[in-house]
Amino acid sequence: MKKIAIIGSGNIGLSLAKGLVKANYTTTKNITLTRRNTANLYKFAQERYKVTANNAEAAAEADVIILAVLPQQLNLVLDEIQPAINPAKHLVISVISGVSCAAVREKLDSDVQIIRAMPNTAIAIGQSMTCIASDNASPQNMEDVTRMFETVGSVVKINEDLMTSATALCACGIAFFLRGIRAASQGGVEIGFHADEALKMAVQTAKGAADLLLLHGTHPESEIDKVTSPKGCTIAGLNEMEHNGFSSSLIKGIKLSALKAGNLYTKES
Ligand SMILES: NC(=O)C1=CN([C@@H]2O[C@H](COP(=O)(O)OP(=O)(O)OC[C@H]3O[C@@H](n4cnc5c(N)ncnc54)[C@H](OP(=O)(O)O)[C@@H]3O)[C@@H](O)[C@H]2O)C=CC1
Ligand SMILES: O=C(O)[C@@H]1CCC=N1
Repeated sequence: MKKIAIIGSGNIGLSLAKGLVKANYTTTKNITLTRRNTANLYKFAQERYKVTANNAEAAAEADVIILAVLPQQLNLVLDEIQPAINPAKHLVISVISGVSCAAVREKLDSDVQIIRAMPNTAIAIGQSMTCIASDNASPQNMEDVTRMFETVGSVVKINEDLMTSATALCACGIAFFLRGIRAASQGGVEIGFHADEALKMAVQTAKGAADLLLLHGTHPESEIDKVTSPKGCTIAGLNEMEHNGFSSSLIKGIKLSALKAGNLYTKES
């Protein structure tokens, strides 16, 4: 089994680690988790993950190095691991938004193979939508990484220039849909349900909507047509939402997130 080092074990790094272990892709003993404040990884050390603040050592011992720090934390980390990088041994996977494969390679001063991956936090439960891209990885490494991420959700290979768009639609998208569910549950409370039951009802309804599309392979509007009875209450509610900018606000938010995702990193930071 390949040794994996997750450099920057925060929200997405830990979600990825948990997902891979839960899917039996690997075991905790094969994963090294790094962060500066390792006390926060105590629970993971107890589960026999390797835990360290030493990025260079973690990278040197790994076959696959997963970069999962914030864009503004990246340059420091690349400086630290640069001497340990061996292009013949290592594959680097970066989940960092807005940083190209070429920029990472330039900083590492190496022709190591780099694959960018954009998962979302549902990776912890095997339900991620992960987009992957590379400008220099071998077909074999692309296949291996596709297979790895397929154990924890769905994978789409895209061109690297669409990575920031994937960030907005899929990685940020989790938050957008969660906010939608929260709003629905708040509406449910206004019309008579207790908060806990309103939330449960909103969550299951959202899941049903997503599963209808996944299982039927249909367009949302064709499923909506089945709900909107003529002169009925659904079309009344739906049109009121549209008059208030429902679709428009989602589209505008996604566009702004994509723009921001492309501007998170500077070479000099
Ligand atoms: N959150 C998400 O849903 C997604 C995030 N991403 C991308 O993943 C990256 C991480 O995001 P997210 O997990 O949300 O951020 P977090 O802040 O939760 O995680 C970053 C982690 O990096 C650690 N870290 C910072 N500096 C260093 C260092 N020098 N060496 C080792 N570890 C370090 C931090 O811990 P400490 O301070 O203790 O060092 C922290 O745990 C970002 O680039 C983001 O764009 C991509 C897809 C989805
Ligand atoms: O908010 C962010 O910048 C990161 C990238 C995608 C999800 N979280």
